[in-house]
Amino acid sequence: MVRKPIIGGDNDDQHDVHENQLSEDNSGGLGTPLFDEDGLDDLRPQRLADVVGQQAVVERLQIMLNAARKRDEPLSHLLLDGPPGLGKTTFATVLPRELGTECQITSGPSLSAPKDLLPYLTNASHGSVLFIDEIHRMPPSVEEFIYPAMEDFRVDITLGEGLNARTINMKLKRFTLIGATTRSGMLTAPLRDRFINREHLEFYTVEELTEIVTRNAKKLNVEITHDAAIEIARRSRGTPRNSNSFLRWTRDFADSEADGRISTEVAVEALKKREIDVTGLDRQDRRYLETLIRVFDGGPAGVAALGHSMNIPPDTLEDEIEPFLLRSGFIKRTPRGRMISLSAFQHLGLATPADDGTGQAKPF
Ligand SMILES: Nc1ncnc2c1ncn2[C@@H]1O[C@H](COP(=O)(O)OP(=O)(O)OP(=O)(O)O)[C@@H](O)[C@H]1O
Ligand SMILES: [Mg+2]
Repeated sequence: MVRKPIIGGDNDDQHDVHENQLSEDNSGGLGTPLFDEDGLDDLRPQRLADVVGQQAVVERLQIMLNAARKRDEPLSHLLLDGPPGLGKTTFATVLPRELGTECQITSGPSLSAPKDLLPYLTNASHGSVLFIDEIHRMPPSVEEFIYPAMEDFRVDITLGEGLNARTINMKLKRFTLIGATTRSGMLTAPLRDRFINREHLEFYTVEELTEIVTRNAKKLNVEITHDAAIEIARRSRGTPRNSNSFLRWTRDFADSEADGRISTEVAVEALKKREIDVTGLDRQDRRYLETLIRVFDGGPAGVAALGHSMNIPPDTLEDEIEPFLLRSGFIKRTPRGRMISLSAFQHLGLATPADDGTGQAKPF
């Protein structure tokens, strides 16, 4: 498998690449995947101009970049939040590339104590980017350690113990912290407030995903019709990562089962084989809806109880499954828990409770 550093590459020799980014194990040694789940990173946009959609965010980032360049100053700290696969890592890595600065990458769960963060802070050069993925998972001790680093570009280090303990104050270079989170609600207010810029990434439209599929089919050197690109986009649940993964699968399917070209028919068949339905729900999503209907009589049900029934951590349900179901109107969030909506019954081909008078969902 070809492994590339997330920054750097053929046309990037003018940029420094910090050694933390060069990895053999796809984690920078720090537990953060630098590549997409399929191990290839060659579909990730390299420049802001290559990014499709998120127009308002792109425009604001462009303004920040222009201003930073004009004043020859580092970017202000930036927080990116939004559901998985919408481009947080993409934006976080495009920005240093645009500025031609170094980028170090780590993630909240791998920073268990201030000493884990310290090398990143002391290594950070003027204007460089420190990207902390899953920043909501930093423990409180690390969070407190990072406050003065973000605000005053200094850290307080305690040396020795007990009576001999003394605190030294260390100055840092002016760096830019980019934090990414799927759960901005879990960030403490003091941490959130220290990010001057905050951007929320939204799900993509079918048109935007069609554009991503079309561009990436070119990169993968596979022929695809416009209608086939739309079919893939429609099933991508508003998420470019899904589009990329479906495109790769459809290409495999086309090579194995057809003549290598992706027609509408090939795309539809390929995704059917992968058990993705017309609205993009996969097996897991349908299981969620069915559990809510059959085990909890349509709700309200708490996410912990749902997770328990499905044997999936509640965090995963909240981050990866529920956002799209909520957005599609298949479920509702109420103060008492999750509720199924009528459209979910219709989608799954189940009789609605009102239909048979028993109040229970029943297959047709
Ligand atoms: N705006 C975009 N235009 C084109 N492709 C995109 C865009 N956003 C994301 N992608 C594609 O989707 C893939 C997933 O995006 P990315 O890794 O940036 O998501 P993420 O928000 O960091 O997800 P996670 O929360 O799981 O870390 C990227 O490799 C890239 O190929
Ligand atoms: Mg990411």
